[in-house]
Amino acid sequence: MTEYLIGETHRPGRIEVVCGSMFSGKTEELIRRMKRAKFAKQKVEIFKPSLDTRYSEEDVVSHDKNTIRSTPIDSSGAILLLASDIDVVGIDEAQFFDDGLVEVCNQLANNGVRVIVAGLDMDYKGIPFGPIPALCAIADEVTKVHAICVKCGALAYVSHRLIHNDKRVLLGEKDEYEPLCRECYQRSIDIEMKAEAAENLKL
Ligand SMILES: Nc1ncnc2c1ncn2[C@@H]1O[C@H](COP(=O)(O)OP(=O)(O)O)[C@@H](O)[C@H]1O
Ligand SMILES: Cc1cn([C@H]2C[C@H](O)[C@@H](COP(=O)(O)O)O2)c(=O)[nH]c1=O
Ligand SMILES: [Zn+2]
Repeated sequence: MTEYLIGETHRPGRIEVVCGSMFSGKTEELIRRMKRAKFAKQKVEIFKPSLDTRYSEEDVVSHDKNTIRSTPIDSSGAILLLASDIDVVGIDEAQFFDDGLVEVCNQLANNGVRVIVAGLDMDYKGIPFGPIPALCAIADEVTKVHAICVKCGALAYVSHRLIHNDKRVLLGEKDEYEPLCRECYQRSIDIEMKAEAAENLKL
């Protein structure tokens, strides 16, 4: 991994993306990298979308309850205003931000800031989520992390939604989502579609 080669200090600006399904360890990896930067006496600031109130209004909190202080913001433009004089900018739940986040990260990196972005690569339908695909394209380093498929123990690739709701943005945890591998996801979707078809025939 690059961090072992170049150390924590005197880096040029760069964009690192940590992406994957829910429960894959994105937030823990973001917290780990931010804490290491703090040990290296870097000035750090973490941002999250203010709509993400799942565990805490203010903090970034992982599923295992590791936490780090953050600044909730409504739009990506606020990052440029709030991150002047910062060495390392962390952004969690980046899939919920507007597409302007891509240019914001580019500008920060061009100005010498290390930007670490964590977010869902895909929504519950398996469709690339918000600004994450574009961020992967312009990133200096992309780390894809994986949860364990709760049905078969293989590496999960997507977050399967367990409740009937078509909204793209729906905050949730284990009651609402489960990480599944490709095979188990296809099987689950198949079963759901057949059940829906049978339900429609009854009506
Ligand atoms: N099916 C699973 N596969 C892997 N980790 C899981 C699973 N279910 C719960 N976890 C827990 O979730 C933690 C990762 O949490 P977190 O970093 O918040 O993930 P993410 O931000 O990607 O949703 C793991 O360290 C593990 O303890
Ligand atoms: C798949 C999917 C997820 N969400 C929500 C559910 C959670 O509140 C967050 C993801 O959090 P995590 O740190 O990655 O576990 O996103 C959503 O709104 N829409 C979806 O399709
Ligand atoms: Zn599986």
